[in-house]
Amino acid sequence: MDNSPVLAQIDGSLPNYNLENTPPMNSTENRVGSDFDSLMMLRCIELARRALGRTSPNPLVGAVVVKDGEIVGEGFHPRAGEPHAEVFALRAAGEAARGATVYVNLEPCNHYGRTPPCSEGLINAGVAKVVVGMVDPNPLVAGGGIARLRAAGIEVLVGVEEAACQQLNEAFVHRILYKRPLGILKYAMTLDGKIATTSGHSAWVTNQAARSEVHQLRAACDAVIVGGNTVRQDNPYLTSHQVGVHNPLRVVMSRHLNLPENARLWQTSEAPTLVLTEVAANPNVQEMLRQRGVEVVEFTSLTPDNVMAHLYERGFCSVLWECGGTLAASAIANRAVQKILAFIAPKIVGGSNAPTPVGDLGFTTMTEALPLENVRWRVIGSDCLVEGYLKRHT
Ligand SMILES: Nc1nc(O)c(N)c(N[C@@H]2O[C@H](COP(=O)(O)O)[C@@H](O)[C@H]2O)n1
Ligand SMILES: [Zn+2]
Repeated sequence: MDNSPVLAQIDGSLPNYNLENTPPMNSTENRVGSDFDSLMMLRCIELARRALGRTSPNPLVGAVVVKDGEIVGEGFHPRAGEPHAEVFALRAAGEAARGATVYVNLEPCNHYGRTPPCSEGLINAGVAKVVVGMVDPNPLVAGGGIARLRAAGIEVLVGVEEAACQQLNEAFVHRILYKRPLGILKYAMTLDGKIATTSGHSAWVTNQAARSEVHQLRAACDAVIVGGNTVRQDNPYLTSHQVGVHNPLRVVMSRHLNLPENARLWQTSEAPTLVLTEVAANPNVQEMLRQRGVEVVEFTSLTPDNVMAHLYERGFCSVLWECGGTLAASAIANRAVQKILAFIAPKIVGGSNAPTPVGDLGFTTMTEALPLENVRWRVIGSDCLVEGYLKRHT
């Protein structure tokens, strides 16, 4: 999915924008930088998105080198352990980087991690100016990269298209700040709030366009979680359904391992599957799963927060909860969910016992309802997507 409002499909060629002398926008929004700066930052985001779903625990980063108003080098960070975006862009620019302006959606790093500091690389390349989308919240960077560049006499502009840059790396930022992956609860319901009929039939609540959006969402996430009930009822694939596109780790939470012998999730050639259970649960099923290439991990206590802690340790930034209402309620109560994506189909299915997206939270008054903030909605085909963030509840 490419949300860039300005730039069309990437074809690998360098676009020829020569608007560098455009003055800064004089708007009431306190926009940072010129139209050209914005255009280049959106290009960085576009490049960064080429590695969608593949960079964790690292962020999505793209970089562009501009000389005399022309792009002379571009790059993006492909995965953790590989060079950073700035390095690829400087390599592509070669000698043209001397005296150039480098655009990057995240502050250049200033530490020796898996790779050497990009601040030093930019200084050694002789660049004149660096335009940064947002400060890196990683305590190993946190303004240090910007300070190092300025100390070397390089002009640094910070905050161009900052909202778009923050949005791109919201999961990375959440991971750094809270030492947990960002939890996203996604569900599809009818206009009367049902995720299936009374018999449990749910194929399909929404139309193809909304389902394709979910496939793209999976491609951007590190893991997708369901409970045993979803495996038994829906027998899902939980893949991105696109050849050559990233698939998340498919995670099943099941305390007692009363799972079917045959399920699409046990076919691991296309995407890996991890089953999380409690110590000593159903050894025969554990054996059956392992023989099929499914990883099984036993927890002393299988709670959503323990699961998120485990996925954090595995280096994950984003986890998609695609579970039924009971597990969704437990994940919300456990603060394992921060973001909600509710697909709403304009149809009525009725049924007083038909399942709903979120089970019992123990609330008895409407004043206890959990409000969402930064709420947005858009129409996707014939359905509607409402998204927002749960306020950090105590
Ligand atoms: N500015 C920038 N560009 C990139 O391409 C990046 N990957 C990062 N990442 C920052 O550096 C940390 C990872 O460092 P190593 O890959 O281990 O060397 C990551 O946590 C970010 O803070 N930054
Ligand atoms: Zn770096």
